[in-house]
Amino acid sequence: MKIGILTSGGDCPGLNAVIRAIVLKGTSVYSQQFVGFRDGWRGLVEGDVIPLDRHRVRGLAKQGGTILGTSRFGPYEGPSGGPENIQKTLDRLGVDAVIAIGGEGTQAASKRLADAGIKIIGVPKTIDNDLGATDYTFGFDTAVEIATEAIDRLRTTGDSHKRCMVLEVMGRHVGWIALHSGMAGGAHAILIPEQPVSIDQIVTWVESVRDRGRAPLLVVAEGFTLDTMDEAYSTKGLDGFNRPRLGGIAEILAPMIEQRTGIESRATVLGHIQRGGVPTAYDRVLATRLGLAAIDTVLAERWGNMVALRGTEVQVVGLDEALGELKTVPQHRYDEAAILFG
Ligand SMILES: Nc1ncnc2c1ncn2[C@@H]1O[C@H](COP(=O)(O)OP(=O)(O)OP(=O)(O)O)[C@@H](O)[C@H]1O
Ligand SMILES: O=P(O)(O)OC[C@H]1O[C@](O)(CO)[C@@H](O)[C@@H]1O
Ligand SMILES: [Mg+2]
Repeated sequence: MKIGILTSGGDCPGLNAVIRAIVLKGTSVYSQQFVGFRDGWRGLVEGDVIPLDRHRVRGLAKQGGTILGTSRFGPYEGPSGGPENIQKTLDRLGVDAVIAIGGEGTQAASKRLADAGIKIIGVPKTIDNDLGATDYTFGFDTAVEIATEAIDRLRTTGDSHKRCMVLEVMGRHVGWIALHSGMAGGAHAILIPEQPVSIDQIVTWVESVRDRGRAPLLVVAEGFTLDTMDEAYSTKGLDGFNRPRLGGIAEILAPMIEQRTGIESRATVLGHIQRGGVPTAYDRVLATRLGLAAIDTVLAERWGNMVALRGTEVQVVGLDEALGELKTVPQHRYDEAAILFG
């Protein structure tokens, strides 16, 4: 068999470790051939491939980003898009099956293609950790480590100046990165998309911290909304899939806090630093295990499925199960963290 691999959606640390594991096991155990599609679905639609062999994936477990490139191009886009054209392209390239590594958007596309007869299986990834049917996605642990280090650093400068520091982390629809980094770094409030709160509540938390002589430190996910806002803050246009580019809510909150409390307040937007660089050991291991399971799943011809982490085991789940609903922060996890706010 010749198997094509693609990475789609936002990049995340661990993508290369998946590619390496697929190719190493696929060549040494199963004697299969591999190509990589460049830039996500675009490479599949346009038949833009690079050869992948054992030599090409050497040393990749620790390398951030994706050697294949990624994009938010869709498989139904352009004159060569759609399952019929894609099947023709696969036939022309002699590619028998596709492994799509991506988040919920990528897997939604995989499901549509699988339902239309394309031989495809999914590998979940996203720093947001918002994909259902898998307990964790690789990239998340790395993002949390980076955000936690940022909190630790903001805390010493904030304490020195007695300022209120507001750190913005990623998280379009869910607040997992904010919740975990905020808990790890001892933030005085964690603001997430699942839990809109009022500016009065934020001010109460900030003042209570100040009143006991501490410098307040808040973590906010980019998708957080105040209870007065209808949608997440966005002033930076649209992404490649026509969704608003988020980012900047911390820069709205900091002056509001300063104006209401009189405490000098500063915003830091962490941005893509959370997605760059080497994956943590946890993410390298998870990504490698998912890659190993992905090639087994291809050889078993279990099309339309996704490999997933359940507890400590890697299992195979239906893409429909994975796409049922976004994995949001449950109420009890927020309540548990909120006991320590203020
Ligand atoms: N329902 C769908 N049908 C067809 N194509 C889709 C669908 N949903 C998403 N896509 C395509 O797949 C691409 C990748 O999806 P998306 O941008 O949501 O990223 P993702 O895979 O969820 O990763 P991440 O959230 O980590 O960035 C989209 O940009 C879009 O082109
Ligand atoms: O890098 P881009 O394409 O602007 O995407 C940013 C988005 O990607 C993610 O990192 C993952 O979906 C989100 O948290 C964020 O909103
Ligand atoms: Mg997504």
